[in-house]
Amino acid sequence: MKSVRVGICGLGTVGGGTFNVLMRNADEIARRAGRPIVIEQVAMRRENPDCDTTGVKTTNDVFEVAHNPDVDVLVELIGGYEVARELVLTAIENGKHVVTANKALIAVHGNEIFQAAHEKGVIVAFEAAVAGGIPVIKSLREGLGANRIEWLAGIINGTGNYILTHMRDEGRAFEDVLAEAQALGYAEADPTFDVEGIDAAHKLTILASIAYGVPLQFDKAYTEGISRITFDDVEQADNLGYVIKHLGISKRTEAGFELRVHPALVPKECLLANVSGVKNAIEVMGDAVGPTIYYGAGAGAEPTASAVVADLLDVARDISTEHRYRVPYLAFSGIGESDNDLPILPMEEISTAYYLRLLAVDRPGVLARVATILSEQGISIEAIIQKEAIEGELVPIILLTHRTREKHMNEVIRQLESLADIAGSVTRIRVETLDEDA
Ligand SMILES: NC(=O)C1=CN([C@@H]2O[C@H](COP(=O)(O)OP(=O)(O)OC[C@H]3O[C@@H](n4cnc5c(N)ncnc54)[C@H](O)[C@@H]3O)[C@@H](O)[C@H]2O)C=CC1
Ligand SMILES: N[C@@H](CC=O)C(=O)O
Ligand code: NA
Repeated sequence: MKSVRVGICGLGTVGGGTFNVLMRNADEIARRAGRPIVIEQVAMRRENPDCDTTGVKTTNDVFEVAHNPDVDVLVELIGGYEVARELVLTAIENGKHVVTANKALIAVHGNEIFQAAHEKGVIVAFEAAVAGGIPVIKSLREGLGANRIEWLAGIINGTGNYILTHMRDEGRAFEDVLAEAQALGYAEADPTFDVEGIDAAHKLTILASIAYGVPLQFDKAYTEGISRITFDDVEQADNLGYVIKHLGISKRTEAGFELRVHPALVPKECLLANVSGVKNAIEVMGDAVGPTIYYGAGAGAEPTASAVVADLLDVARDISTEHRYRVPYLAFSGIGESDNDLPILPMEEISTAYYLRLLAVDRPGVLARVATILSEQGISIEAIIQKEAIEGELVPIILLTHRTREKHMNEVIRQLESLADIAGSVTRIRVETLDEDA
């Protein structure tokens, strides 16, 4: 049986992991694929000390791989938007299949890439792009194919979860834990993508398209990171019975789809509250199957390589299947079309409960004024904690509200921040009781 010849572009964390897994498990992989999967060429800027490339054809020009007639599948692991886009489109133009771990590329340029691949009849596989080694794309696209997906929610950035876990468990500083996640190879080249929620929004965009059969719409995702979470918020959440997690949430409603990434208070007994460190987990609600959950390593060299190589196995098996009989790139057939033309909802229209932390001047009547502002917007309070005042200092007030529309909460915060009794800005963290919503 003819081998499948692979060209790896980028020999960093994921490229190095992919190289090593393909080499180490070559026999096992060949038996599973029904044919050998061999590394034909590697494009890299520098050697990876974890990889022995002796005897492998190398180049420092990734486009050489895209033009190499002996390469059947180009594996894009350089990251970033523009060069990766050009590289992938060149490979497709040359009739090569593509495997990528690049969620930024798929979320932003995916519609164009899938259209080009469709015209050429080639495969573009991207399991590693969402939640690293967890086979969530395959599960959602194929395993849950019978279902109308109602919602999905998850921890889909390993670096962010690693930071929140170590801040909470060890009281360590944000910057210190971030540096550790970078050293472990978890973070993006620009770690603001991790801590400001951009990476999670890329992944959520991809998941939502596969779940609902809508085009990729990264520009409509609401994105908020974890960089403003303080240790005090972590402690207060704990006192109230919650854990702060950075979530990606997408729900189907009658008016449209929610697509939002932000920190959230999650009840301690929820499965997602117990996902620690670099682990990711995604909960998916299907109308037939009910809730399902997918859990595992969301980042790191070999966990991510596991997904890249699984995609290569699919390519090896599907290469001889006629294009129209393959599983569609985003699960639904009809590239760039959707029979579900509901919009992505603006954030003002979403509905959830809230945690608020305000710093108040210790004066009589402050709490009453705060409560009036909330009640005027039709928002009821579930819990209130006022810490003891220390003479001359501001008093932190913590509030948990019942569910309301984001636009009403925006108005509350605007009014609270304009009160003379309230200092600085109000901290708002959304509260998500996912299992209850099910
Ligand atoms: N690190 C992780 O745990 C995960 C990363 N990813 C994605 O995988 C991709 C790669 O990420 P990492 O391996 O972490 O990054 P990395 O920075 O460790 O590796 C990228 C490698 O590509 C090389 N490179 C970049 N441009 C190049 C060019 N024009 N020519 C030749 N080599 C070039 C760099 O020198 C570097 O060695 C990204 O899209 C990332 O978002 C996805 C899942 C997990
Ligand atoms: N930087 C990402 C890598 C995997 O996608 C993360 O931390 O999750
Ligand atoms: Na995955």
